[in-house]
Parts: sequence; C-alpha cells; structure tokens
Amino acid sequence: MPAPLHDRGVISRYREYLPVSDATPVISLNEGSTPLIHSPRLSEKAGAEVYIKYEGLNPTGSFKDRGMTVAISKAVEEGAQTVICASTGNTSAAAAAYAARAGIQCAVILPAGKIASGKLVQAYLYGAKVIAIKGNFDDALRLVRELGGVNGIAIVNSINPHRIEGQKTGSFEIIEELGDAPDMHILPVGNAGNITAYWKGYREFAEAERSTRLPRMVGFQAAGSAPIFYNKVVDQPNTVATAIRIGNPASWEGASNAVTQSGGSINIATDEEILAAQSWLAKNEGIFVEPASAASVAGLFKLLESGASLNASSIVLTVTGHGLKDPDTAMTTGDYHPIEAEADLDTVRSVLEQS
Ligand SMILES: Cc1ncc(COP(=O)(O)O)c(C=O)c1O
Ligand SMILES: N[C@@H](CCOP(=O)(O)O)C(=O)O
Repeated sequence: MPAPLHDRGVISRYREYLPVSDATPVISLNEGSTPLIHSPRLSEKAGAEVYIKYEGLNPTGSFKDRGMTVAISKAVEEGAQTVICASTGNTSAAAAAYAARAGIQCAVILPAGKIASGKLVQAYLYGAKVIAIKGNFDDALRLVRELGGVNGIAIVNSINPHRIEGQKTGSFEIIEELGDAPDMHILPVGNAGNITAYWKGYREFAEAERSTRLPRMVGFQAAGSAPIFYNKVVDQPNTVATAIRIGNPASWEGASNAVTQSGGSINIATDEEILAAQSWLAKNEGIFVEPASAASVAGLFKLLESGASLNASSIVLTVTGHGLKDPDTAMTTGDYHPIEAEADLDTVRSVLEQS
C-alpha cells in the first residue's frame, strides 16, 4: 500500500537509519525523492555514465531540506521553541520553512548584501526573524554558536549532527536508483556538511550490504573561497557563488576524512568556470541551477580538461540548489538579452530571422 501523502519525506523513508523514535514528531514537507537525471552529453564527454542529482527540486529548492526535516523534528521533540542558524541563504530558507511547519520561531543571521534575492525572500515569507550582519558567514556562525543551545534555542546549522543524518539520505536514494554506488561523486563544498553527509550515507549503505562499493568523493570549492584546498582559513572569502562564500568551514575535518578515506580530492573552480558551467547545463540539459551548484559541473569539466583518466564508469554530480534562487546573477550573465519589438507581425518576423 502506498504511504499516505503526508508521510513521504526522508524520515518516513529511511527511519531505521535516522536518530528518530516513535516519540519524534515528524516535521516534513515531503522532501527528498529528487530526480537522478541521466546526462547524455556529459556522459559522452566523460566516457562514463553521468547522472545529475537535482536537489533544487526539494520543497524549498535546495538539499538543506533533507537535513532540516530531521533537525527541526528533533528540536521539537527536545522542546525547542526557537531555532537559529547562520546562513548564506539556503539554510535560512529551509530552517524558516520547517520552523513554520512546526509552529515554532526561527531566527537567521546572514551576511548583509550577500544573499541571493530568492533565498532572502523565502526567509521573510516563511516568517523568520532576519538579522543581516556587517560581516560574512563565518562571523554569523560564530554568533550562532554563542547564542544557541540555551533557553530552548536549537542551532540548525550542519554543526547539529541531525542535519548530517538527514542529508546522508541523498546517497541512499542514488544507490537505490543505480542499484549500487557510483564510482565517483562530485559536489560543491562550502561549510562542508554535505560532502561529510554523503560519505556517511555511502558508508552506511555499504555496511548494511545495500551497496557493494564506495565512490571517490570529489569536492569543488570556489577559487576565492577555498580554505580546504589551500589548507588555510580564508578571512575574506569571495565568489559569485554566494552559497559557498565560506572561509572557515565547520565540517572541514569531515570533508578531509571523506576525500582521504575515499581516495578523492578537493579542488577549485573559478567564478568564470562556475558561471560557464551554469549556462552550459541550462542550455544543454535543461537544468537550471544556482551558481554554487554549477561548481559540480565546472568540476567535471576541469577534471576532463586535465587529461587525467577519470577511471570511472559511473559518475554522480549533485547540483544542490535551484537556479531560481538567484535570478539576479543569472540576469547579469551574457545569456540574458531581452529583445524589445513593436507588436506587429513584420517586426517580429524580421527579429526572428536575424541570427
Ligand atoms: C546551493 C549550495 N550548494 C552547495 C553548498 C555547500 O554545501 P556545504 O555547506 O554542505 O558544503 C551550499 C551551502 O554551503 C549551498 O547552499
Ligand atoms: N550554504 C549554507 C551555509 C551554511 O551551511 P550549513 O549546512 O552548515 O547550514 C547556507 O545555505 O546557509
């Protein structure tokens, strides 16, 4: 019998692998079950089967929903009245939405002027208290660490282990669809919770004999915000991919373990490479992602350009957030060129005929 409509999120699907009990209230928006889309053009380029895990199709438009359903459910179970997070945008949207669903308060601390408009609007519309600081994400997370954990205020950044638990379900879905783990998994890295979570998920399914192999985990940071790649905190991180504009990732160690244990690597892509990949993916596969998400695709291109053998027959790229999150960046690239014309047939026909 199919699960009831209110019961199809990641907690219901993967309850036995998550830290929940019958006493945990399930706060869900039916997140997860996102499409794993085969990419014929990337497959041809790579000489391997390439699949895109389109996490922008989660309820608030990013992968954060997988972790937030668990973090907010546990926060409610533990009696929290308020949740708080630092954010470059997507975590705040997810926290605000799931807090609204739970009927509790949400406060978000953001770097002023550095949040994509779609994400900011989400936080306001879902009813969060939005505090824009004169500082970057790393400053915001420092404040959150000091404010949270007391007086019924739960932190719902990925320093909360329940977030990692929920996000590992992305790996479970990939294994279920492919029948096994891929040889290589490429994803963008910011605060580094997601690479940590995917690696945990792959290991758990292998231990449970739901898969027979483990992928190499390959992370891409934006070149101007690449502390793990350079092995050095970046005081003034900068990139057009504002979601991963992070100079001191909380899960640095988790990311390092994932790449070391899996035989993978952390690499960088420039803003130009990221925007070119965003545009390529939209035009060639019909998939519109926000700039940070395109770091995965830029990453695959860079690996191919390096000429080194990928040594993989199956590759999964996680694209983490929907393109509509950040319309302003998309509108400033060369792709956006509206053509104005008089409303008469001849004019429109002549415009159509122009190359
Ligand atoms: C769209 C998007 N992609 C990638 C990332 C990076 O994920 P993580 O912080 O878990 O490394 C984030 C957040 O940092 C994000 O919002
Ligand atoms: N990109 C993130 C940064 C915070 O990461 P988190 O996973 O620790 O919450 C965001 O969307 O804010």
